[in-house]
Amino acid sequence: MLKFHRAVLHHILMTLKTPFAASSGSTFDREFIIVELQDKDGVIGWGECSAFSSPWYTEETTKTAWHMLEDFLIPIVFENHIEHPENVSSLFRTIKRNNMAKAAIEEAVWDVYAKRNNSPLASVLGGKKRKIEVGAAVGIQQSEKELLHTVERYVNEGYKRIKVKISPGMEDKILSPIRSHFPMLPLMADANSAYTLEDLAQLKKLDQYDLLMIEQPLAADDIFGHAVLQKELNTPICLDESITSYRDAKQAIEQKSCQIINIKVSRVGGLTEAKRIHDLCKEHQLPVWCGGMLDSGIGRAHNIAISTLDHFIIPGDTSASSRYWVHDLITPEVTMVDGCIEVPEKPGIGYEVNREQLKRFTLCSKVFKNTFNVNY
Ligand SMILES: O=C(O)CCC(=O)C1=CC=C[C@@H](O)[C@@H]1C(=O)O
Ligand SMILES: [Mg+2]
Repeated sequence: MLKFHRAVLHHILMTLKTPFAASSGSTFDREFIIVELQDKDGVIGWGECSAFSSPWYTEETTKTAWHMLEDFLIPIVFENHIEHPENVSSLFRTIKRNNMAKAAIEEAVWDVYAKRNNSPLASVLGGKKRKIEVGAAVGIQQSEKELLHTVERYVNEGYKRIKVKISPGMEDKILSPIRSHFPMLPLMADANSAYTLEDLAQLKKLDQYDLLMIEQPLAADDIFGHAVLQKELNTPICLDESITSYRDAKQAIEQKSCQIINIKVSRVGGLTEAKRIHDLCKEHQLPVWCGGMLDSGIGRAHNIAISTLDHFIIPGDTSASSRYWVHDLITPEVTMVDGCIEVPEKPGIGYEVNREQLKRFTLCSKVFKNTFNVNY
């Protein structure tokens, strides 16, 4: 039985090495909420809230997530005796959506649980892989030269596949030079919902680039539109923003809206739901991979753990810490060799949180003590 005694929310700000540009805007500085959760015996677990500063990717923001955590989610976790981390999401069922806030605290519960069992998080989730294959995501670049240079750098570093951001009207400018310079490169494009079915002719032209997939071409709530589009394209559609739950994944599979799903722990509300979606996709032989959220080391550690499940068969976006950060929050930092990240063997997330770095990045933090009838 898990009983939590104390929680700390850390509002942190980290500056990306280089800005990351997508069809809907650029990220320079990355705000996070880090959740630190302590049980009655002093075991500490960590989770990361991936919501951005503004609601461009999902409706959540750092501020809304803080409100959810402080006023609803922490009290629920304090109030209840939790038998297993798999039960946390059902405790949250009276709170609509707000998946990134939910995921942050659910991750911390999983970390405590794994540490109490003296096991790596990957193992308690059922993962068997000792290392995971990874790719790199490349934002929209200023020039063709910069684009090719960036792609070449990540290819040379060993990343197993490259994902590029595209936006309407820019497809050929971005994809054509990459294809001519790297004809065999496993390449995919992410549109972050920038297209509509009116752009069908433009989207059909993507087939010439032999992409592994086109990620989230249409609106997040358009599962039906993606089914219409998939019938017209040879390129497999991968859904990202559209999949916020097991039910969304089931619908997308039934409607044939996609051939691949990008599972992001934060977007689906936590590790338990991520695992359920993984299992469903495995049952339907629909490949999955683990997406990234420009994560700090804590989010990265959770992504590594979930990626050890056997049906994560496409290299994910979980790159090395140094891809985005001069200094990460964790020790050791995440490193990549020959396109692979070794899964840590220590209990829980398997990395130590570097308190000094955490303090350096902290804008403010708030401590919550459990005052709900605690008899221990
Ligand atoms: O963390 C990474 O390396 C992946 C970055 C990435 O592609 C994304 C992060 C966050 C929002 C989007 O821009 C995007 C995505 O849609 O997958
Ligand atoms: Mg995406």
